[in-house]
Amino acid sequence: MELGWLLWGAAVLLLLHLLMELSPAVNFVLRIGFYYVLCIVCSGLTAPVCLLVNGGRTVKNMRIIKTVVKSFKYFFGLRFEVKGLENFDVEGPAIIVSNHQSILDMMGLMEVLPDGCVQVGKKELMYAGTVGLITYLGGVIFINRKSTTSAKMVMAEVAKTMTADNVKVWVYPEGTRNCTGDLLPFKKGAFHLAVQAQVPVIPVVYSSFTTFYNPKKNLFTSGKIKVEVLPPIETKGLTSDDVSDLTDRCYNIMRETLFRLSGRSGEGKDSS
Ligand SMILES: CCCCC/C=C\C/C=C\CCCCCCCC(=O)SCCNC(=O)CCNC(=O)[C@H](O)C(C)(C)COP(=O)(O)OP(=O)(O)OC[C@H]1O[C@@H](n2cnc3c(N)ncnc32)[C@H](O)[C@@H]1OP(=O)(O)O
Ligand SMILES: CCCCCCCC/C=C\CCCCCCCC(=O)OC[C@@H](O)COP(=O)(O)O
Repeated sequence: MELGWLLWGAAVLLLLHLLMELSPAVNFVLRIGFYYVLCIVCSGLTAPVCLLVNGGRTVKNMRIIKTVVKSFKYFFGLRFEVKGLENFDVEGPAIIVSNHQSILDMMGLMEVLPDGCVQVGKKELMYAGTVGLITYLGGVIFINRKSTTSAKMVMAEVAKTMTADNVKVWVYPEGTRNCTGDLLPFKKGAFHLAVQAQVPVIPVVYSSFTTFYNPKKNLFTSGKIKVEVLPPIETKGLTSDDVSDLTDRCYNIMRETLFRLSGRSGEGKDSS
């Protein structure tokens, strides 16, 4: 009887393997499906640990979440080559801005996430079952992208509390996922936040995923991601009048870095 089950299991695995070899679409769906399952199951298992260790919603839970998510890369054959981590060593709070390509970014995020850092996320994430629960417990700041007024109010509140709570805030200034190998124009929320709190902006750039991940082409293979944490950009003395310049400055530095890390050197200059 047990041998029978084993043979069935082996046959199913063999069939899946053959399907994956034969069809890129099956390969893609199975790999991305597995990522979803991993996120949902691990969130469900990690949430009680967070509650037991830290008692509720707190940024301290991010350490636990980070430990779990950092192991995901081994399942997908992803490697991260990280440079500039010392640039996170600023005294006190800061705004971290990075490019956002895919839901796979959660692996890259956790690879470099400094202690005491919360992310700004769309409020819809809160309703994503166990993933919503874990993001809530980790202290993610939820914003309503459909209401500028409400999003601005949340950000203004964060500007007031981040210094008192000594937290760093991670924002994806493109405001949505973008896997084209380029950057979308930046929204200004992160930069208003930095100026209001008078804290530095630290850009983080991930190389393009397009060589190993492209949902439109059903591509999801193993791959290497280069990550660079860039030197902090000071905002002391800046006012709301300087936000546009600050946004453009960060955009240009990050775009140039994105192209360099992705092997598109020479591009990205004079793009404002
Ligand atoms: C254990 C297993 C775990 C498994 C799971 C794995 C991990 C999960 C755990 C944790 C990780 C969670 C990580 C979550 C990441 C989620 C990522 C996202 O959801 S990205 C999407 C959401 N984020 C954003 O949108 C941020 C970027 N957007 C902005 O900053 C926007 O500006 C905005 C604040 C949202 C407002 O956007 P809107 O489109 O409505 O308006 P505009 O940007 O066009 O601005 C209009 C106008 O207002 C001015 N403005 C903007 N902000 C402010 C402000 N704060 N104060 C004052 N004024 C502001 C802006 O300048 C514009 O004016 P003007 O044109 O005159 O310049
Ligand atoms: C009871 C309800 C059950 C719902 C189940 C939902 C399942 C979702 C489960 C797993 C997905 C893992 C995602 C990890 C977190 C990803 C964060 C992220 O990358 O969000 C995207 C957001 O930045 C931008 O969104 P858009 O590009 O604008 O769109």
